[in-house]
Amino acid sequence: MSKVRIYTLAKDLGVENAKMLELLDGLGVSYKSVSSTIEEETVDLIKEMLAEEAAQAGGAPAQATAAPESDTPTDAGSAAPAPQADAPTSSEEVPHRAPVVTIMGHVDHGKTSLLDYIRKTKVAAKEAGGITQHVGAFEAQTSKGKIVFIDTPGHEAFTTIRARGANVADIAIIVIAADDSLMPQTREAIAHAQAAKVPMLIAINKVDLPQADPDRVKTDLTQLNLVPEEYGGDLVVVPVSAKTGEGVEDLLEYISLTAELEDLRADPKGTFGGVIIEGKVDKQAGVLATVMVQEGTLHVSDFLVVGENYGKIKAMTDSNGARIKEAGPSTPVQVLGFSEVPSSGEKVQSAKNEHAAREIVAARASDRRDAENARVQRRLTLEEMMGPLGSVRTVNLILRADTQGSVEAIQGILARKESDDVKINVMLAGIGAPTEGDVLLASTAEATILCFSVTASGGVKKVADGKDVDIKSFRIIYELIDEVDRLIKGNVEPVFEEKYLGRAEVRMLIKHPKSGTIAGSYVTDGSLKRNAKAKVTRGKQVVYEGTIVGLKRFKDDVREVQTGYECGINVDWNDVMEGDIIEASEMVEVEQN
Ligand SMILES: Nc1nc2c(ncn2[C@@H]2O[C@H](COP(=O)(O)OP(=O)(O)OP(=O)(O)O)[C@@H](O)[C@H]2O)c(=O)[nH]1
Repeated sequence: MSKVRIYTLAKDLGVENAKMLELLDGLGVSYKSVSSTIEEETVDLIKEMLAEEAAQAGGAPAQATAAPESDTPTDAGSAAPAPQADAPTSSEEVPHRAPVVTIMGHVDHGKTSLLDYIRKTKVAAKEAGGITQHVGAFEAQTSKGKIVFIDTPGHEAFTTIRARGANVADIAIIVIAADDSLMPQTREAIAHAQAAKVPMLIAINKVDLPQADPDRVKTDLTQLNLVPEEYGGDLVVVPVSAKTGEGVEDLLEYISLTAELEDLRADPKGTFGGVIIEGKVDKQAGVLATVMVQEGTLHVSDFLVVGENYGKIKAMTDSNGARIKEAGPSTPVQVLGFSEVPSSGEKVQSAKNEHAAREIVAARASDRRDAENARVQRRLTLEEMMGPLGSVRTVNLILRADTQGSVEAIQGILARKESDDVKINVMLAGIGAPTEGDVLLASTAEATILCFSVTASGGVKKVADGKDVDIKSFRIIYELIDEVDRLIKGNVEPVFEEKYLGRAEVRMLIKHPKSGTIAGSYVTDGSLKRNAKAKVTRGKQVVYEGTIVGLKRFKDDVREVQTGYECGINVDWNDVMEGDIIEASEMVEVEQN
């Protein structure tokens, strides 16, 4: 019996992949991803279900109700969504947008070549006379619609953007050369994509080379707990050659499939929001900034605010260099009009007019000053330091060591330190000194960088200081592990236990005009302390629970009174009676292993 891939079937039947997965879920069929295969029997069942659904919806066959395949996802807005059996929710009415993809990987594995190949084959030729400029992103047209590529390859760009709190990429392509397999920067790139929770596709590049060994790459990936689909996992791995173009079409297809599953949507009619991809000064034109439109639509003459600067768009070009008047979601545009060069990753918003733009800038400047003052004065709360109470906490670490052996040894020990309350997340384990990229990753993920037998350069330390990131270096593994213990301890919710202190018998009552009733007592056991918890019992019954707010020996305030002494106790309760027993206790933190 022949098997069919889920996405092929979805395509043939003219339904969305997400819908197909929903149907499979309904049937209880297990799959890893849309590229998993299903049995012919299941295919028949799916067809029946779709036919039934279509009949209920008004008699039209399934194919007829689905959106035509040639519809580009970004065309949305021009046509009403295809009629479906179930009523569309408001989120379904927000149109789809094109995915924004970033390409990362080790040096020389072919990131630039792959981008160049895609640009050459998928970007419409420039109008004569124009010079294609580097703007940091470009749009590729594929049979499945538009895909936007960030064309500054490498995780530095990716993390710089993330470090400013923006997330511009929807999908990360990790390029791995088939003749070189996993290298330190490949691991870093994977860690960055994972930290950003961005879906990841693997492109095994240079498969045209005679020494290419894609199987080795796949096996090596499994050691990072990334299991390719053909090994039963859910990692999409596509063999490609940036030189011959082999597999590039498949890669684009997988990008579209992933985007479809991510259900990326943005409202072109909504409030504008975007992110700076890059900014530069052009000798002739002035300040140029590439803005990725994420929400809403940008128009020439709009006022934009970035950080504490604003500008009016004088001119706008698309990534192909053509002048445009407006740009919707997932469109990278080069904007002329800022007076200062914005930095990549900065968020952009629009303002109604110049006055409104100035007001936003003024409010931001004042917020920043307040925050700066507050930082000096304010102490962090327990919750701010340790995260919300009552949940499993994660200690994020970036590990740097001199050899692979040390990295593995340390990871082995750390794995045994995890408990039900604390998870240790080694975001990145690499050989060699920590890099600026590590610091950016640590700052966004609130991780500590631990180094074994390597130290950070002065430059990296400076960046770390500026971002409040701790880099700690050790020469002895167990000192590093002790540090991890300290981090874990700092992360464990403290457990308090009530500790009995002592008791006293109330022998006479003194009415004090200001303090109320004072219990003249005799300490019969242990000791009583000011501010301790107090429990008053009468016979066998507890009649009051509170705090010892005052403790006196004759006329003097004291902190503590021992067994065999008389004292005046104020429990801030006027109904205490002769013969009552006041028991004192305090809460102490219990040491945890
Ligand atoms: N045979 C073959 N060579 C390739 C392929 N892709 C890239 N190369 C070559 O590999 C080398 C590195 O490619 P780049 O595209 O510069 O690699 P990169 O990852 O962008 O490198 P950096 O920008 O330095 O990080 C170049 O000499 C390319 O010609 C491929 O698919 N096949």
